[in-house]
Amino acid sequence: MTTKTKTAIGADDGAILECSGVERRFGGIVAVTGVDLVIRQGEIFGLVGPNGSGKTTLTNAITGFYPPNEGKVRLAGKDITGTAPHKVAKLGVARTFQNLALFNGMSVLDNILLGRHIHMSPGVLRTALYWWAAQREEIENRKIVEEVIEFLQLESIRHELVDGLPIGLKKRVELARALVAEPQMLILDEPMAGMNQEEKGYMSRFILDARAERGVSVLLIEHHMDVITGICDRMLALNYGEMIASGIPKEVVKDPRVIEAYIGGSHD
Ligand SMILES: Nc1ncnc2c1ncn2[C@@H]1O[C@H](COP(=O)(O)OP(=O)(O)OP(=O)(O)O)[C@@H](O)[C@H]1O
Repeated sequence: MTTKTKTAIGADDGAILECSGVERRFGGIVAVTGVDLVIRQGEIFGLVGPNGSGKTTLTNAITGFYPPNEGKVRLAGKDITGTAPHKVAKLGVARTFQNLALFNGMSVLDNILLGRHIHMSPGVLRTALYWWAAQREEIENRKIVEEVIEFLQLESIRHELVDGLPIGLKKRVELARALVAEPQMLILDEPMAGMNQEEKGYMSRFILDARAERGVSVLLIEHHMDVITGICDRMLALNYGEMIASGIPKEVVKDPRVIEAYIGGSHD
């Protein structure tokens, strides 16, 4: 397991994710245009903007769900523009979704185990021919899952169905599922939506610890500005699909264009 400390603003620590001139259109709608961003190794990078400003579209362009119509996306220097989502996942990008994407009817443990699927070999043939290799792989998968369960303090609910869990715990299970993939880059789409102040505090701590103890870099979409200023190194604000401000959170949140965009509210 790697350990990283907080990356200083302006340090030339190497980019993990770079977007240049990214544009994505849906018919006549320009959902995102002209987005340039660099996320450095070990950074927690905030992405904000009112509803409909293009935040999810940008993450979908990065992860290949909706490839960009223009521009480039690079992961650790490698051009991944238009790469299929499962390949982007294999290259080390994991994400959680704005609307929870857990499987009801399954336990916490099984939902988390699913996050390992990108590291699993096609099973049956391998099991038949190389049972020892399959067994070793299974032990390794379990070990990583157990580590993450302990890290996110999910031990006491591991066998519960996810269906009845409160939102705060569901979001934590989703984070666990993303972390067991052992990503380099973690994209979190509103991980604190619907949480109270205490739950937000816990989730913020887990994100900081994931960076410190598991070495991930984070792109964090969040509406709670106290969270953005509290844990992000740098941030970007979008409005109507365009960049309106970027830089150090305490400064960006005071930018009149950002305040105006939020007062202007939803564009849906
Ligand atoms: N699949 C799609 N088809 C058509 N239009 C889309 C699609 N996805 C997004 N859009 C449009 O693109 C624009 C940006 O939407 P997007 O969901 O990226 O914004 P957002 O900032 O993530 O909003 P929210 O905070 O509500 O999640 C909106 O006008 C939206 O209606």
